[in-house]
Amino acid sequence: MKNDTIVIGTRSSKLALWQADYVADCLRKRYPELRVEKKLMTTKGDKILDAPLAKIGGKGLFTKELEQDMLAGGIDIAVHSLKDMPTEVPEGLVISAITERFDPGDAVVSPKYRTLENLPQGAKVGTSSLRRKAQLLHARPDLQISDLRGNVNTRLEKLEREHFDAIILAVAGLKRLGFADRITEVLPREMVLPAVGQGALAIETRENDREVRNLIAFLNDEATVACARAERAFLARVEGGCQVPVGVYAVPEAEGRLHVEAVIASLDGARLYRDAAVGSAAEAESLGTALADKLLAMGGIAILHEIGLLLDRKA
Ligand SMILES: NCc1[nH]cc(CCC(=O)O)c1CC(=O)O
Repeated sequence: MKNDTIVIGTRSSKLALWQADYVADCLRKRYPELRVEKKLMTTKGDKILDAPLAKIGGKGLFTKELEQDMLAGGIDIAVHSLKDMPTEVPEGLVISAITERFDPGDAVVSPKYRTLENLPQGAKVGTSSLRRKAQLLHARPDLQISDLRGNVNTRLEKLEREHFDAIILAVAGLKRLGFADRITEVLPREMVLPAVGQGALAIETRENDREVRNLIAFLNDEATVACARAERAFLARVEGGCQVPVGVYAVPEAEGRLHVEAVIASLDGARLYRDAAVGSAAEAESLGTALADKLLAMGGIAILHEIGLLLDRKA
């Protein structure tokens, strides 16, 4: 940090900017003397808009350029959606704070039919997330799921332009951008589990930057951190990323306990393994890892192998 100025690195999508501004506002309120600047950057994930995310692959699609600039001293902190962060953070960097999570779920936007149950046979549903696709197909094998890339605003435009009967987006992203009124249904958790960390923000810093780490410590929410630890341990075990249909959701319970639910599904949704576990939040990681091992043993391991082979063939 130079001249009492903290530089926040962010992608330039509307959602990313909202998130960076949210953190900037929190910092300004807390430290009226501090100067807060934003630096807008573009990542590989922002540049490749025509290919399905699952095919681009590669970890850190939305984070790498920011991380490189932070290591070079160009920015002091990077604000990300936690769900876009790979389970491994590069050498020299660290997630120093995770903000309180409000809306972990997935939403249906369907002005015509409103709910999943109301969708006619063979309805055209837009999402580019394998996690959403597999879980939706498990519940409704008749649906025609089509790819839907782009940022939140683009996807809402495509709903009409490309004649989708419904599209699926994260509740958090829609609410942050002021589109809460477009949500026609929040998908029940019994049907669709969210992505790792969905709804929470991660603030990444240099590992040795004590000054900045102390400045942002107040943004850290311990309950959300425990959930994130369980969810990210699950993901690390199944080597997920956005290429494998996995969902996981941890929620704090009374007396320092954590309830974790997770799912691994085949791409067509035909096979779906799902289970839950409860344990101490102090052992969040082992809770996530054990749940992953259980789902892998139930049949998840075969799914991971199939998908691995598929991706190898395409590469
Ligand atoms: N994949 C892009 C992305 N990254 C974070 C969010 C939503 C906000 C969040 O989960 O915190 C979204 C949009 C979406 O999935 O609909």
